[in-house]
Amino acid sequence: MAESVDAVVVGLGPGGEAVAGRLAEAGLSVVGVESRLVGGECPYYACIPTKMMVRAGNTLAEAARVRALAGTSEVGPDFAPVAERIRAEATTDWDDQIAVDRFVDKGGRFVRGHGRITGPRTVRVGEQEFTATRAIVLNTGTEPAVPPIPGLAGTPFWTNREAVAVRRPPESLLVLGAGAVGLEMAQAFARFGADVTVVEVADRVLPLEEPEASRALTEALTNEGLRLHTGRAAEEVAHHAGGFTVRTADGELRAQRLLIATGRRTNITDLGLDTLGIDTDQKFLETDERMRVTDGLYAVGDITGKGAFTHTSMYQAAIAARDILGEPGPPAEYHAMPRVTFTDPEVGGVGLTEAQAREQGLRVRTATAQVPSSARGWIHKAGNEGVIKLVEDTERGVLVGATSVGPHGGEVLSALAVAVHARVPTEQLRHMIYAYPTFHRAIEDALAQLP
Ligand SMILES: Cc1cc2nc3c(=O)[nH]c(=O)nc-3n(C[C@H](O)[C@H](O)[C@H](O)COP(=O)(O)OP(=O)(O)OC[C@H]3O[C@@H](n4cnc5c(N)ncnc54)[C@H](O)[C@@H]3O)c2cc1C
Ligand SMILES: NC(=O)c1ccc[n+]([C@@H]2O[C@H](COP(=O)([O-])OP(=O)(O)OC[C@H]3O[C@@H](n4cnc5c(N)ncnc54)[C@H](O)[C@@H]3O)[C@@H](O)[C@H]2O)c1
Repeated sequence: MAESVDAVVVGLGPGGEAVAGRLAEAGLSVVGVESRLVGGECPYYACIPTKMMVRAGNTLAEAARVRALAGTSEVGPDFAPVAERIRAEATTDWDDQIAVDRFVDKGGRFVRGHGRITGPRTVRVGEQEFTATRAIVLNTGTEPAVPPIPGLAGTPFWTNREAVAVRRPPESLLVLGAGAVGLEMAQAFARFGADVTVVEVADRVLPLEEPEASRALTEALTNEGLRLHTGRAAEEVAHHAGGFTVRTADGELRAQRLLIATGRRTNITDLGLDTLGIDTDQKFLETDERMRVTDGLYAVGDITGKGAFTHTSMYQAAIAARDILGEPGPPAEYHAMPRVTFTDPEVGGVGLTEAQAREQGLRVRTATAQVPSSARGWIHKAGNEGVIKLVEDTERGVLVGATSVGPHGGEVLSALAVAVHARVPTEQLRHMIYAYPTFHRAIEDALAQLP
């Protein structure tokens, strides 16, 4: 017989863990179900370990810039401290006991296993069945999407999950996919000495961001020695003693290791959603502005298709928890979704790109400012690549999107994110004071270009 509880949270990624913990702290009886590791992809395989790799690689690159600015430097890369940090500090050797205890200490009940919906308010995990009187919350996230390239299946390719666990960098690496996963890892491994080639099917790297961002990043990565093959599809993969061979229309590429970074597949097919009459062939679950899929069923995180980022998952978790607890608060809004690709230079974006704004039928004008020609960019010199781009809706006189590529581009983005989020009139932005000489002062340079 099913056991009655207030709420069941299936999948404890960043958002699921947050909702489950919040509901438990509020005194509800909450069952949190997780098949792998509490905390999800972000702390064990994604954001945190990759940013540790990026941080370490950036220190190497910065040390090498001493030569252009301050004398001589000799830097010997060693991946061992990174691998150790990922084990000891980020993932506790891929053990989630600390996270489980954190949830249980809040009053939650943890069940390890695969959760599956069996009816309007019931969830089964192995032999146990729970009736959720107030809410079922889904936060089941994604898996790496592996493309059906002939010869690939069954070879020892890496996805992000294997790549963050390596003890030493590969001698050479082929990366399929030049999105955030592919480029962050490509650059980090290259800085530790790997000979890196990236193959991207679209005609530019980071194809979802502004073309100006792709150009700046292409220049920076190419200058570092990465080979970027855009507009190329991998037609066949072969694995042999020396590594991998990938055939493209222009010839063969070889490397010791192959990283598949071609996007993600949402975990919604095996959740029993068909028992509720929900189509499980769709890629994402449709939610309302309170994160409800249907009465009593909520979804948060990557499965909602609103931006596959930890901050999206956490933002939605707070909204779902408020709704379940009957607390007031604003509905979900996505017009100012921020995102940062942690390459060097960092690529920050918020809201719409120019192309997206035009597709929506907005009357748009844009402006750009080059970071190297700003005062701070010029002073910074080595490693100063970057660009600011603004996308203005001319009818409303507000920014609907912006991009900030450059040193600390993700931090510079914050000013632009406030502008897009709060719909600050462009005229007001034009007349505020920008501290001299900061990187964010290039925003003022771009504003001056808006006719
Ligand atoms: C390499 C990489 C780097 C990234 N870097 C960043 C970054 O810097 N910043 C950023 O904001 N985002 C980053 N992301 C994205 C980020 O990891 C995700 O957006 C984030 O983890 C939020 O995902 P989620 O909440 O949907 O759930 P996930 O983190 O995907 O977790 C879902 C959990 O549900 C569990 N689960 C699935 N099905 C079931 C089931 N039926 N029963 C029980 N449990 C189940 C899974 O085991 C998993 O633990 C990165 C992603 C990758 C791959
Ligand atoms: N810093 C961050 O916030 C961060 C970092 C990593 C990942 N993420 C998120 O995780 C998600 C997954 O990232 P991702 O980079 O794997 O996915 P993505 O969808 O952003 O990029 C995948 C890239 O692979 C290309 N591609 C697809 N099939 C291909 C093929 N067969 N051959 C060559 N190229 C191919 C696509 O054109 C695309 O450019 C994204 O939504 C991203 O936002 C965020």
